[in-house]
Amino acid sequence: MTLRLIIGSDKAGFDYKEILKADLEANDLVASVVDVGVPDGDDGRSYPNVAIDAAQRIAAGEADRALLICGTGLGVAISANKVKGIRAVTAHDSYSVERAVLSNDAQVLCMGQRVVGIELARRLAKEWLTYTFDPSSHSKANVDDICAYEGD
Ligand SMILES: O=C[C@H](O)[C@H](O)COP(=O)(O)O
Repeated sequence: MTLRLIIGSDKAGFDYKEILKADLEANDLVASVVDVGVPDGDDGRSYPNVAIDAAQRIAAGEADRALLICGTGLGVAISANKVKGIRAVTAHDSYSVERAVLSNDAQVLCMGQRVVGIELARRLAKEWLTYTFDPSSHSKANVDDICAYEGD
């Protein structure tokens, strides 16, 4: 399976976004990468603005997943989770990245440029691509309960 990805950041995550975007574009598991900004490290667009744009695109089916970067990875996750149907997580370790997909069927992975080293971030983003949620797993019922609360 190849993935259609969105990537985005505020200015605090811009440097990592550019590095991770290049990695993703070169990965055989990736069909496409759409960059929703910010376009440079001086751009003052807020992290909610970028994250909500990315999440709405996922919710609309324009892409499969999004990778969002801010200073901590927290603000973009909070913001993306405001969009109905979106499950966004902040994860800076391998196990959490795995479970974000396999347990939570999260479509959005968030990381913090001020929190995680770039080589670990690159490794985590690469690992993230290899996981696919199994709808026949026991975790489906848990995810369904989240969706039920949202009114799906
Ligand atoms: O969660 C928020 C991010 O870390 C953001 O990049 C920085 O936000 P702040 O400037 O409000 O601390």
